[in-house]
Amino acid sequence: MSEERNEWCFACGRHNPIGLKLNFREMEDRYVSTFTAGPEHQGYDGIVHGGIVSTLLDEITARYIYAKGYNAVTARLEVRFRQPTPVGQELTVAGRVVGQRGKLYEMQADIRLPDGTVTAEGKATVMILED
Ligand SMILES: CCCCCCCC(=O)SCCNC(=O)CCNC(=O)[C@H](O)C(C)(C)COP(=O)(O)OP(=O)(O)OC[C@H]1O[C@@H](n2cnc3c(N)ncnc32)[C@H](O)[C@@H]1OP(=O)(O)O
Repeated sequence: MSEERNEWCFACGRHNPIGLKLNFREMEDRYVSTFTAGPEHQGYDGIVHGGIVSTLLDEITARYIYAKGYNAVTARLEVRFRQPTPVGQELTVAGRVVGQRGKLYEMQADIRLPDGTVTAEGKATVMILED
């Protein structure tokens, strides 16, 4: 997975003109990003499409392991859509490792509104690929 080609990642790539262009920071044991969705990301009026919500949760978990220096892919992702995620508000997306067995990392993630309300939660299994 070349670094240059990864710059086309829909969620984080710098070269992808229609991508989300997420930035990340590590805060203690959590990997964090912020994102404000626009109308181009919605499904129902004013509500972020569930696929974009899932993308945010997918990215924050798998990319955390990638950022640690591994080639990692999402092997499983379960999303709990707790309430509609609104367009036009800054969303904080955070992921953390909750377990590890060999090449498999168990991860949890959530999306929060500025007031701390959780709109969606994810449970992911991320697998490290051999070089
Ligand atoms: C900078 C860019 C950052 C981008 C981040 C993007 C994140 C993503 O979205 S990645 C894209 C989405 N994900 C994918 O495309 C992955 C597609 N799937 C695959 O490639 C494979 O199924 C893969 C690699 C996950 C597993 O391959 P597989 O051949 O099953 O693995 P394998 O080595 O045989 O299995 C190892 C063990 O893990 C277990 N395992 C495999 N998948 C899972 C799973 N989902 N949950 C639990 N255990 C699993 C297997 O059962 C096996 O255990 P055992 O030895 O007991 O049988």
